[in-house]
Amino acid sequence: MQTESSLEYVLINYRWMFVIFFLLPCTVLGKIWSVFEKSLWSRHSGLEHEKNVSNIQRQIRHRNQHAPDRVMCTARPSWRSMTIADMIYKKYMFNINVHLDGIISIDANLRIVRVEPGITMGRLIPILIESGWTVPVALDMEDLTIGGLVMGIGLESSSHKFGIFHESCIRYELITANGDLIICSKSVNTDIFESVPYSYGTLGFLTAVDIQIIPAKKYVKLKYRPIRTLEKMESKLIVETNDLEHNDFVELLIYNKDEGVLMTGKMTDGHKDTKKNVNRIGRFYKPWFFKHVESFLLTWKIGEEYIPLKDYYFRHNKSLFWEIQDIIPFGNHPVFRYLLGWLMPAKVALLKLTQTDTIKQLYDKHHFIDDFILPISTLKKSVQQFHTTLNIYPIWVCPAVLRPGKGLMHSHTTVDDMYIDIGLYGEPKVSEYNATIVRDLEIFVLKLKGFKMMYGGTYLNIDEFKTMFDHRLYDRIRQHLGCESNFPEVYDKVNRKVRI
Ligand SMILES: Cc1cc2nc3c(=O)[nH]c(=O)nc-3n(C[C@H](O)[C@H](O)[C@H](O)COP(=O)(O)OP(=O)(O)OC[C@H]3O[C@@H](n4cnc5c(N)ncnc54)[C@H](O)[C@@H]3O)c2cc1C
Ligand SMILES: NC(=O)C1=CN([C@@H]2O[C@H](COP(=O)(O)OP(=O)(O)OC[C@H]3O[C@@H](n4cnc5c(N)ncnc54)[C@H](OP(=O)(O)O)[C@@H]3O)[C@@H](O)[C@H]2O)C=CC1
Ligand SMILES: CC(C)=CCC[C@@H](C)[C@H]1CC[C@H]2C3=C(CC[C@]12C)[C@@]1(C)CC[C@H](O)C[C@@H]1CC3
Repeated sequence: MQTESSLEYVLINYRWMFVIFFLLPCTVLGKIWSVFEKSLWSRHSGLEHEKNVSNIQRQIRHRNQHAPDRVMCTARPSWRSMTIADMIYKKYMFNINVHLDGIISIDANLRIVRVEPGITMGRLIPILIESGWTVPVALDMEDLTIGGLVMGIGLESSSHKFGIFHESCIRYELITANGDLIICSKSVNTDIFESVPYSYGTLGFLTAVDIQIIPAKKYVKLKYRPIRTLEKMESKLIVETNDLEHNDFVELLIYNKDEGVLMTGKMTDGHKDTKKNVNRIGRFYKPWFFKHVESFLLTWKIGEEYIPLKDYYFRHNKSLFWEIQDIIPFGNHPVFRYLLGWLMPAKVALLKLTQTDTIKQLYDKHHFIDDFILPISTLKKSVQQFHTTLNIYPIWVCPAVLRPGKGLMHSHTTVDDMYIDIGLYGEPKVSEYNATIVRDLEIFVLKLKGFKMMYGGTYLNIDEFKTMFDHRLYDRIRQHLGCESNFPEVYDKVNRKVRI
């Protein structure tokens, strides 16, 4: 730390100044530019999409002629991706520009929206809601892309009902290693269709996705219930996730090893008295959502309110779950919210792009950002384990149903099984925290027949990784599509040697 330059010193010790006076204005300028850009080139036509697709095919054929020994990945730079890790494989793999981010069509009769993979949740959801529609699993961070969610994994508080994000996707358009465009769905190229999710771009490049849409309603009627003891949290969560009739959304925030707030929600258009009980949590001066939820714990009261649908979807976006408090510690103070809250949230990509090496190293050494997917019945056991090894709070718990199947990730039985995503983001408050502890946790999850989200990378070795994720169909499809010398394997993209 002695050798740091004065600029580095300021960037680290007063990062909030840099964020408030430089990054937030840049974020706002970026937003203004994207509105301007959209109005210039708003309507996306099928023809334009075809042009984009042939451009990718041209790049692949060029690579096949001139650099066949370099495996391919997308050219999306590491800093744009929703992960703290640097994907160093981008430096030596052959980069193909797949930046397609339009909405191709919205078909209200068939209830399908066809999009290009680069479109973000932050752009897609408002457009759908304006036309009266939404997607079954709407992710809560604006910058997540559809392509990244299909190829990686996406889950949300409606996943107990609709499953992982890709389960509402019914058709993919993919360009394979030799530059051919193929379509896969539940009725065409079914095995390829089943192998695409979680394949991290290692079977081909996605160029279009059809997503089922459902009617949007105005509000989410959200009920907050403070709960004491992990046993009760586990049992109540199980009861609420099974109640599909009343609960469109289920989420649990655990604030310490004994206390949490369970939230259950229902989409509704409300009634004549609803307006009195609407909380527009998306407004810039409103408190961070996790702090608002915590207030029900502090007062030990059951609460119920109506939240506008879009505000509910992006409830964790403003505070990047609770990550922003490390960067702007006073960001939830009313004075800050009323004066500068309208500038928030800072764009994750800009935070990542401008973090110095020292900040990155400090995050590596003193910070944990990861998600584990475990059987719901292991909530108590898992939280106890995370408490001993990490002691990070709040903990995000989001139930998600896993279906049986042949893809990389599926339930371990022949029926639907309920799992929970346990998200831990923050500074571990334990005396010893290092890579061995993280690896031990991954093994703990593996033993419980759980999974790990791979956006942060993994310390598992290849055999352990293959025990966690079923590679049988995936390997066959890779052979069938001629991927071997053209695309890396998933493990080559997610192990901690290439995702640092
Ligand atoms: C100024 C500052 C900024 C921080 N910013 C973030 C952040 O952006 N995101 C986040 O998750 N956590 C941040 N933290 C929390 C930080 O990660 C923990 O406080 C730190 O890991 C504590 O480790 P320690 O007790 O081993 O080091 P300490 O004994 O607290 O510090 C040892 C030396 O490291 C330096 N140092 C400690 N932490 C940091 C840091 N994060 N950046 C630069 N130098 C540091 C100190 O100046 C000191 O010279 C910040 C902390 C500080 C003090
Ligand atoms: N609530 C949630 O569920 C959350 C999920 N996440 C994680 O964030 C990630 C999504 O982030 P995002 O920044 O959108 O995506 P990324 O840029 O991180 O992409 C994720 C993976 O998808 C591949 N990919 C993306 N687009 C294409 C495409 N058109 N064709 C082929 N492969 C493609 C990428 O390949 P390549 O490596 O070649 O670029 C990469 O391996 C997911 O992995 C998800 O798990 C993060 C936060 C919240
Ligand atoms: C809900 C699920 C499944 C995951 C949420 C993960 C997020 C909390 C993280 C995903 C990318 C992360 C980054 C940061 C904070 C936590 C995430 C948003 C930073 C903004 C933290 C500050 C660093 O300097 C840059 C990071 C970029 C990625």
